Amino acid sequence: MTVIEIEGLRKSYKSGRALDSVSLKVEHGEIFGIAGPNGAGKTTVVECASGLRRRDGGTLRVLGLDPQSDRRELAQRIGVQLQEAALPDAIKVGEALRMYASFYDAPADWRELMDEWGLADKKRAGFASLSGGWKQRLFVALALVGNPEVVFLDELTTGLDPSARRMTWGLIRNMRERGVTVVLVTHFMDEAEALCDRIAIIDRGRVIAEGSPRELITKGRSDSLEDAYFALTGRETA
Ligand SMILES: Nc1ncnc2c1ncn2[C@@H]1O[C@H](COP(=O)(O)OP(=O)(O)OP(=O)(O)O)[C@@H](O)[C@H]1O
Repeated sequence: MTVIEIEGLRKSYKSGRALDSVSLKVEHGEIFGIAGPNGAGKTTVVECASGLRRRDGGTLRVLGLDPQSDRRELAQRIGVQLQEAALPDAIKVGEALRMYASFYDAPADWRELMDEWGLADKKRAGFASLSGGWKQRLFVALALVGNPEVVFLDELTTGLDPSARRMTWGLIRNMRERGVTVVLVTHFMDEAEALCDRIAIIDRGRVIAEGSPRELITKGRSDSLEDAYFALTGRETA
């Protein structure tokens, strides 16, 4: 079943064109990666698909809904973790989860979620006192508190130490096991290779390649996804 269907998506900012014509499909229960150089348009795709930004053109359906006109209904069924997300410094982990749960008609049990994601010991810790890894865990838990069918994660593991990153990979796989569809924006090709069922590489506002890690490696005539990425984008640095 197709969960996200994007066709000819266009978006310009005052600074210029961010998305030229992006088309892609995400199937139910997969971890779908979006990779590409800085400024390629990855976050813009996520923002348009999650109803946070208006598109200029093209069609977009998420769970059969239009993120623009059906924004309220969609917001109840998706979870979003954005790059550079922040919470008030003083808010406690437990308070943040309880507050987010109150935004949804049928939320998950936030206490259970807190236990499940190893946050119970941090329940009374203030947001500002958490290390980067714990903040990321909290953001994953917050993205899940509405019992979403689709979760968008934008550069979730950037800034994490290697063990926190591996831990987060486990958490993302858990989501897939529960039948949640995951869209993961990442700059790390090892991460994309380890986690993603399929990946779209976006460059200059267009999808330049799409497929499973294996298919992309074959397309790029390479031995690893990172080498394939360089071959396909024609860039030596991401
Ligand atoms: N709010 C905005 N106002 C103006 N221009 C923007 C805005 N957001 C993004 N852009 C521009 O649109 C283009 C695409 O940005 P976007 O953040 O979607 O790329 P990205 O692939 O997520 O980049 P990165 O990997 O650096 O996070 C860039 O040229 C960026 O400067």
